[in-house]
Amino acid sequence: MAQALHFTIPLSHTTSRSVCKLSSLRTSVSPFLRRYPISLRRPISAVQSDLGSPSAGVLISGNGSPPAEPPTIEVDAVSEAELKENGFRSTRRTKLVCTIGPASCGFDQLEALAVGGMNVARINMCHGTREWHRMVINHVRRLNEEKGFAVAIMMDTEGSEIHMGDLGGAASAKAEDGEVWTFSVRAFDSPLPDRTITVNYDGFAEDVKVGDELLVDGGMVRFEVIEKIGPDVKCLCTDPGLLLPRANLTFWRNGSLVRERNAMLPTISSKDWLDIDFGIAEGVDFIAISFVKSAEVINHLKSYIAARSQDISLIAKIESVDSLKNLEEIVLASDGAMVARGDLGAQIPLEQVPAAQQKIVQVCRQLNKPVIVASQLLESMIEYPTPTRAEVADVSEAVRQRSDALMLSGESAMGQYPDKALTVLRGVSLRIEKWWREEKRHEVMELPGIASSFADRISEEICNSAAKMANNLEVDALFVYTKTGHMASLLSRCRPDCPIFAFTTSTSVRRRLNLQWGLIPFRLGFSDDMESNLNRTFSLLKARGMIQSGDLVIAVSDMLQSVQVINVP
Ligand SMILES: Nc1ncnc2c1ncn2[C@@H]1O[C@H](COP(=O)(O)OP(=O)(O)OP(=O)(O)O)[C@@H](O)[C@H]1O
Ligand SMILES: CC(=O)C(=O)O
Ligand SMILES: [K+]
Ligand SMILES: [Mg+2]
Repeated sequence: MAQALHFTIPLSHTTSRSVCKLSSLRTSVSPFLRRYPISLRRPISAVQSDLGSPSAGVLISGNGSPPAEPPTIEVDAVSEAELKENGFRSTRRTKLVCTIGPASCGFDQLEALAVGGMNVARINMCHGTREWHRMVINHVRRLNEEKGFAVAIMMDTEGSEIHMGDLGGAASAKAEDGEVWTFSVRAFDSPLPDRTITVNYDGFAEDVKVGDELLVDGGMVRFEVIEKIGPDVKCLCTDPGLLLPRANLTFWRNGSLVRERNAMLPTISSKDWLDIDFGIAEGVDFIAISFVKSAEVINHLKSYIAARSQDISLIAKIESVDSLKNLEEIVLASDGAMVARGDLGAQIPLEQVPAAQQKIVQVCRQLNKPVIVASQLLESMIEYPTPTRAEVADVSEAVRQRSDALMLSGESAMGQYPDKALTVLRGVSLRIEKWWREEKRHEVMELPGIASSFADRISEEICNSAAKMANNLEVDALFVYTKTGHMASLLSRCRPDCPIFAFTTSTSVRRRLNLQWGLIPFRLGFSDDMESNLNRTFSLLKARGMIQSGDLVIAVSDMLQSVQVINVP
């Protein structure tokens, strides 16, 4: 089988570069106001009429009145506005995940987050009822359909580590220094007796010993076990703080985490299985698995899901000692990973978390799996409208490590400033990405070959070469035509200087590509004829004002394995 590399270098190259430079001038102004492009506040039908010729077949889905012909290219409204406003180079590469909770579950609140750049909405099955989760999913769906967003949905399982009960319905409880609280495995009627916490793990009272240290939420609040009375464990508060419903509990003895018994808990509990069935039925895009210990559970779940849906990606949450030990096999088995620093920081000493983060991000990139850095990125913004300098530095570091995505937890779920927190993530991402690009500071990461077949090796080599050429030639964008999304992720893995336009025929692939660094996913029908695909794409994107004549593009595809360097006619 002949696998040709086509290099179609245009004659007009020199002249058109100056046009490219001109188009990149569009990028230089980016005032704060641009973050909320005005057009997004109008219905999409109004945006469309600005675009000129609907006769070019350029439509955004679901604008109220059904389109006369099927849409021929779909891109989310935020990427489109960003491209038009700022040009290619200044689009954001780092993706943003928001945990949805009481502070963000309303339709308008979700819309504000979508406008603010939320790529993925996360629902945490630790909290809320199934009806509540269904409502959030429906809101996101409706937003996508009616307003032209492409927000993907991630369901995060509860997992079966030890955690507190729901505080008898209270939003939080304050534990003060020197107070004695009762941790119990008994079932109580609500409201709970004063200073009483229920624990979900039946073996709890048996397993703890007097003198053990009990950490809530990885040390946000600390207790010392002072007495055991049957199912009740009396604990003295030694570090005061706020107790939140269902907060995780760990216990430490002589400076080490006690984990013999809870290591026997299944990764996927019976409730998790029900939640996973719910996620499959609701058609979520990602399922994040809490407290993964080995690849086995991921493989098991993969085959369970494969029999029911082709469209769900599995994200392994790295938040335990075992998951660090088996990191490579877990990442290899999964479709992506999350650095779940909240629980991770309760299971290993806090000062080891940054090195673990760096390692997880690196392994994921080498194995070509998207990676999310999560928890406490902007923790103070739960209460305050501005982040601390230290938080900004932490976000910058995750962006500098070139992780695929950053995640908000309490900041967007129950904080007072979900939109502002997202604005900070977006602003810091853009700034750091630009700075590192301009300064050419990105260290070259060695990317080992990962292909398992000869055809895959060709794809991989093509993507590595195309990304390198894109940097050397300073092209405006990489185009990739991909049915499964694989070639798009291979390009993303190279972290090229220019954005990657990923064209795919499938809505669900398009939504899932949303999690990957630097990809702007489009839905587009295409054929095996690259020449006609390119011409069609150029005219559709030009009609939408998303590219201009003279822009320089490198195109690759997974049907015809080729690299083409083309000026937009
Ligand atoms: N659906 C929800 N309903 C009510 N509160 C929520 C909801 N989702 C999140 N929260 C609140 O936001 C906080 C942070 O959310 P997040 O899901 O990241 O936390 P978490 O419980 O620490 O995560 P995990 O259990 O995955 O380790 C939670 O502790 C909880 O107080
Ligand atoms: C996100 C999560 O599960 C954690 O940080 O523990
Ligand atoms: K969870
Ligand atoms: Mg966790």
